[in-house]
Amino acid sequence: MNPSIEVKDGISNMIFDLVAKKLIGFKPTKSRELRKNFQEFFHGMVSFPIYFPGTSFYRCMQGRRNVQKTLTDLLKERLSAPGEKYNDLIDQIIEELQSENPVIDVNFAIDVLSALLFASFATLSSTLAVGFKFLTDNPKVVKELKEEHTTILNKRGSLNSGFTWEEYKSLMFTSQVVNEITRISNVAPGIFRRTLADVKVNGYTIPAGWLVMISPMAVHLNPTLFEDPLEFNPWRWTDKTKQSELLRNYMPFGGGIRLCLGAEFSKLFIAIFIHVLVTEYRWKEIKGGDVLRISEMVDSNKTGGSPAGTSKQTLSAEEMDDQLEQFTSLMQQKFLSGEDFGHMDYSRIDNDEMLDDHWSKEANYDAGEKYFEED
Ligand code: HEM
Repeated sequence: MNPSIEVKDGISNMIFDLVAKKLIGFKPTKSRELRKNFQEFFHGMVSFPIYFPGTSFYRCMQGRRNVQKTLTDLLKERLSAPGEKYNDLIDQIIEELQSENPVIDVNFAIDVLSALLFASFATLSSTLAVGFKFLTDNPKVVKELKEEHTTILNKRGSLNSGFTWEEYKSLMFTSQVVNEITRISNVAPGIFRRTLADVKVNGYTIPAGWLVMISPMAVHLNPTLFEDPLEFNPWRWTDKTKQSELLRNYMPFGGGIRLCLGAEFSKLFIAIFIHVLVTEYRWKEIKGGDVLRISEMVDSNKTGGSPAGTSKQTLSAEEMDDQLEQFTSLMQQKFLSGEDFGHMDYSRIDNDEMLDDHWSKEANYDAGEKYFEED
């Protein structure tokens, strides 16, 4: 029987093991527990903020706390034996912390380490898993990728020489596939900005000081910007003039001054993943798996908003309060009636007796205050 693999899990292990080794020198056996905590953190990130044992938000906060603790203990341990080198980012951090005029402190170092571990693991593992699914469903794309990568293999002097920068830059079709995978996978649910001045968009005014969430998914799946947006079509990027138009609306890594720090690294990583996949492996789907989408985002009528000038342009403070109240009450109803099942596994909570013990200890404590005090 041929070996089989659960793709999402396999890719997540691969990415986390790699980044944990490079950033904090952890071996795979050690990094799995840390990964579990990151996953709890990740799952609860977009959840209703009720700090109550069993809720996604509670588990998210516990996950975050465990990650902080592991990293704090690790940094203390490594600071006490600075001579030992692991060839990881902590080596550099310790060098900086122990320099004459360090530009960072321990708290900053812990924040950076947890942010980098999270930012690289959560994004790359989902992107590659979705990419794998689209490649499997599109044999024509795999065929063209194989041709491109076999060409570079044939040009190599020695079969043992590694993937070079020149080879990477010559991979035209692969770069189109990377663009298409990142366009269609939309792993970042939102990019956040604050308006510094009143901004007019489509006839609406966003007042200065507001927090704005930009949804890359709404842009990438908008049929007026990307024809037939749900179709995985790397050839849409072939024509150079068309490509520069598409790139104006391509924002998987955000944009501007806060553009993703790992954007170029991620594109390279996906290209190397594809290189190894198509030159060294053949695979076939056994169980399959569906790509889940938030339907409202895909509906062009909803993403486009009202045309300029056809509706009231700025909400008054009372109207805003009113809308916020309606939203909060709706979310509370959903939470209380268990309709937030997308984020919560109630059967797991019901069966977990440890949560009862834990909850009785916490019962007389203001949970929010406790969390923020410890922070
Ligand atoms: C497919 C992979 C990835 C995607 C889709 C992605 C997406 C994003 C997005 C949308 C942002 C917000 C940008 C903005 O506000 O304009 C961001 C920020 C960031 N990403 Fe990534 N990312 C990926 C991989 C990585 C990797 C591998 C790293 C680490 C090496 C990383 C590190 C960061 C950091 C540090 C920021 C904050 C930048 C800042 O605020 O100045 N990302 N990423």
